[in-house]
Amino acid sequence: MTYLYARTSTTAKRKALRAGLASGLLLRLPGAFNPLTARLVQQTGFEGVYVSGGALSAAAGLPDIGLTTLSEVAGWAADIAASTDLPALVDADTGFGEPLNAARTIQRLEDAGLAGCHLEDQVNPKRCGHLDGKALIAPQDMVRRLRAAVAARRDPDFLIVARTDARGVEGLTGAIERAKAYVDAGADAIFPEALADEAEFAAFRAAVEVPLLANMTEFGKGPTLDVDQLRNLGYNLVIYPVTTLRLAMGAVEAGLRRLAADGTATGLLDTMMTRSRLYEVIDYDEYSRFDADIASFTLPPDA
Ligand SMILES: C[C@](O)(C(=O)O)[C@H](CC(=O)O)C(=O)O
Ligand SMILES: [Mg+2]
Repeated sequence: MTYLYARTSTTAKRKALRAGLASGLLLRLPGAFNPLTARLVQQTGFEGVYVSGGALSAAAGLPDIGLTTLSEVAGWAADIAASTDLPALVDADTGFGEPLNAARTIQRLEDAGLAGCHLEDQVNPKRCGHLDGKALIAPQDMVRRLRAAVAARRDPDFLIVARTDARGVEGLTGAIERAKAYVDAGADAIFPEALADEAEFAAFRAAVEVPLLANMTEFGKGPTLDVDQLRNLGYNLVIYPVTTLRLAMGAVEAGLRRLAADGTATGLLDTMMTRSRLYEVIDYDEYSRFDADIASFTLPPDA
């Protein structure tokens, strides 16, 4: 039975993520900005789900400048993680404050059912890693942030990824130096943000022993590399953080314009997820099997 969302325990999801990293294969994590999208990520065959701070804040109608709180992010991420059997990795921004806040962030995200998170070395308020004008905390302060996070972790399988935004601020060498210090502080993996070209991806791989995460966000700085290129470069995780939100919102905007113009949604039907497909994605059938009295339905023709 698969009713009531997903049936894989958080422990098993974290172990799957760890095993995936140990396998040396590239794990692909598209962003899911809500639980329904996470279910689609699973059903289309990916290895994990990414919960993007940029996408969550945009979905809330906000810029990605640290306005969302730990409680909000943990709550949204918990719903997303619970809706899928895949491990979910969440964007924990700067850890929501001082090292003590980062420690509490880790425990909240563990309790929320996440498989891991990333913490970055920007100051508060942070900004999207692909914008100019970023400011960083000192390397030793990020080391304190990470040490506090690692010490607070209760499940050793919860993955703590250190992100460095240093490339655009201090250059490649500075970013690599920081990454090494973050590994020494206990980071399980490194997320080098906004590298300029493929050679820089390779330089990071050569310099750092732990798993590496590649961010293939659209309309950003740096190259778009496909999975074969990332595999050849030796990367372990790739995120497509805002892809599903951009796809959905592009379709929503176009559809709304057409609805406004036409006065009917009839011309839009072939661009929509049908009622029957939607019910399949949320596994409505399983709920009906569980209790036919409350959850049975007959679809209208052509639904
Ligand atoms: C990965 C990221 O931190 C996110 O919040 O998803 C963003 C993505 C984006 O804004 O395109 C980032 O800072 O790269
Ligand atoms: Mg982010």
